[in-house]
Amino acid sequence: MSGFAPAKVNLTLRVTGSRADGYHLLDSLAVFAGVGDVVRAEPAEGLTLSLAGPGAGALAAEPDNLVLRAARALAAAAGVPARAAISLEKHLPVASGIGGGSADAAAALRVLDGLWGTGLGPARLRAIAAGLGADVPVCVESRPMRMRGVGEVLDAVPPLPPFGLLLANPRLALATPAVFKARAPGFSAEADYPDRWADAAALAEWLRPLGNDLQDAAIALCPPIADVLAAIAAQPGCLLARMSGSGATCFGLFGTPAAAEAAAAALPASWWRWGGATAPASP
Ligand SMILES: C[C@@](CO)(OP(=O)(O)O)[C@H](O)COP(=O)(O)OP(=O)(O)OC[C@H]1O[C@@H](n2ccc(N)nc2=O)[C@H](O)[C@@H]1O
Ligand SMILES: Nc1ncnc2c1ncn2[C@@H]1O[C@H](COP(=O)(O)OP(=O)(O)O)[C@@H](O)[C@H]1O
Repeated sequence: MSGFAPAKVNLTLRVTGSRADGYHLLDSLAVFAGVGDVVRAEPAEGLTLSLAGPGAGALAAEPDNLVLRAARALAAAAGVPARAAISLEKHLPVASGIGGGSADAAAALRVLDGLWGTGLGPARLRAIAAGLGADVPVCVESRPMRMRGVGEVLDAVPPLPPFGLLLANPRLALATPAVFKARAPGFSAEADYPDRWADAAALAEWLRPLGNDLQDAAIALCPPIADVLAAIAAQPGCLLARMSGSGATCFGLFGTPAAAEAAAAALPASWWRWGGATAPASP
């Protein structure tokens, strides 16, 4: 069995408060890109994980891969032995604000729920996901959603117009806690959602003032992000250039997937870059 683990893109990210445990309350519109990792699982006696793909090297030293943590958490919740030979084909840059590890964990939950016949369904999978990381519940859904709370409060959003997405990362990892720590003090109000957006340009205009409250802090820690944003904004047809999550990956919003793909090809080849459409809904 296999599952696609698409990149999560925070089109806007507002920090609206903080909790006593140090976590922050967010208001974010998350969408999923047509690029991602692939998680496969087969029956086996024990629990193993093999890594492949261009990003495998970056994860080789990871002592506790989120895929294995997800497998153990699902087995414990369902009361079954954790038995599977799992493979992870890694394409997304690690620690880059597009939730690659979270997407892998979510895909592992979906795939193993099928392989083990545990049939826990979306609500219980989401609860297990919340214990694995703030971004994992939205990745279980892998469709456009508004994230609130620390990420576990999910709401459907009005239908999005068609658009193209470009992703670019200067191949510099950025740790999420460091970016939250470097943020200037203060909180933003929650966003007001319209009933619909007429087209991609209207979506970009709505997103523009909402911003990403982590972007300035991330640029302070990792100045090349500013160059990535400028290069994306300079591409023909770019409607909005912004950082996703805690960075360093930035995205560009375009009218069509073809325009985003052409723009990605024009960016420096030394960067990780991708352009195309949003992810198809997961089964
Ligand atoms: C910022 C976001 C926005 O979608 O994306 P990424 O940059 O990770 O892609 C997420 O909230 C990240 O989610 P995730 O990466 O799963 O976070 P976790 O592992 O739960 O937490 C890592 C650390 O980030 C900080 N954190 C995370 C989420 C949150 N709502 N408030 C926080 O302050 C905390 O310092 C926490 O210890
Ligand atoms: N399968 C995985 N893919 C990526 N990172 C993983 C994975 N498993 C564990 N990690 C750890 O999680 C951290 C955050 O990774 P990632 O989800 O890629 O970050 P972000 O949410 O900022 O995009 C990494 O630095 C790595 O140590």
